[in-house]
Amino acid sequence: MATAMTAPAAGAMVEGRSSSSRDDAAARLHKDNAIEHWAKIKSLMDKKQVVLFLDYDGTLSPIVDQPDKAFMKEGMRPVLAQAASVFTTAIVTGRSKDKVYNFVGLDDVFYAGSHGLEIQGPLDRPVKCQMAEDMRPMLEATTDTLHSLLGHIQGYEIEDNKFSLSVHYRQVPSPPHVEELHNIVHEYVATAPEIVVKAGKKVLELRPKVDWHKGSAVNWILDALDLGNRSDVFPIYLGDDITDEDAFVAMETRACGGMGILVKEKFDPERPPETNASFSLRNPDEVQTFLATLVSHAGTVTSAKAPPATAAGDTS
Ligand SMILES: O=P(O)(O)OC[C@H]1O[C@H](O[C@H]2O[C@H](CO)[C@@H](O)[C@H](O)[C@H]2O)[C@H](O)[C@@H](O)[C@@H]1O
Repeated sequence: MATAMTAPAAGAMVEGRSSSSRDDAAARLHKDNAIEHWAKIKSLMDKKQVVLFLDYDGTLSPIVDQPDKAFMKEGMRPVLAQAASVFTTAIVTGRSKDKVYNFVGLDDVFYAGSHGLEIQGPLDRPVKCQMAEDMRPMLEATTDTLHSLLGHIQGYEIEDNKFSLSVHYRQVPSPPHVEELHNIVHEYVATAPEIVVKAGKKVLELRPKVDWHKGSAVNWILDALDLGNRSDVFPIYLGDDITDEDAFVAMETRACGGMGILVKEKFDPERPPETNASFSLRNPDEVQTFLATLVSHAGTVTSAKAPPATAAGDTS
């Protein structure tokens, strides 16, 4: 195995950035807080039909060391349930759709799992989208290979998200091992034309090389509901991670308006110092407050949920 760096490792990036470039990066990431600038947001969505898109980890649930313990805090689910009762709501996540359903536990929302590669509508809008069905054997083989390559690294974890894989290193205690993990995974992906890798929060996200991402999933859901080209529809996407940037772009490039909100607590040296979001929130607690505020103003926007979809968006 060659030892050349194929990707910046976490430790190297922290060390390589001076405090002033850190300040620059933080400044570039700065966006107005969505609670403090509520009046502005209210005017943007005035009389429009809000459609809510929510990332899960770091947005609805706090980031924790163990991925299978990433529960929402008490209080988030009832607010989310209220939001879903007045706004068409979708969870868009790197987790598998079934896993995130187990965390969220609501039946009247859309679930877009594996970075949007698998979408399932709620019971009254039973649309489905499956972008990577035949990729499962390839991902299983990739998991086996990566385990054999990474086995000596203490604390790594490969999470099976059905149509994507998450190689976690939050619990790898040694920075040289983190760097080695980055190198091994990037070198492997360089030999696997059917896979792409993206960095997340102490995780490398591997997914099939399909021209599809969270932004595509958001657009697919809007189109499946016949809401894609309507000027009276205002989608809002809340997310904290690099993979959410594709969805922020989808909001920004929408001719009829839309808004991305970046959830970020503090400067993260592993994150690119740019975002396509328009506003920010500090953490899931603020997300909960924002959702509650949105619900309490539901009367001032056209809050009626979209009518059940016909078979139009059903690709199953
Ligand atoms: O798209 P998301 O819903 O944000 O999912 C992205 C990944 O989130 C999870 O990993 C992150 O959260 C974990 C729990 O807090 C944390 O331990 C990890 O370090 C984070 O990267 C999830 O485990 C992954 O499968 C998702 O792809």
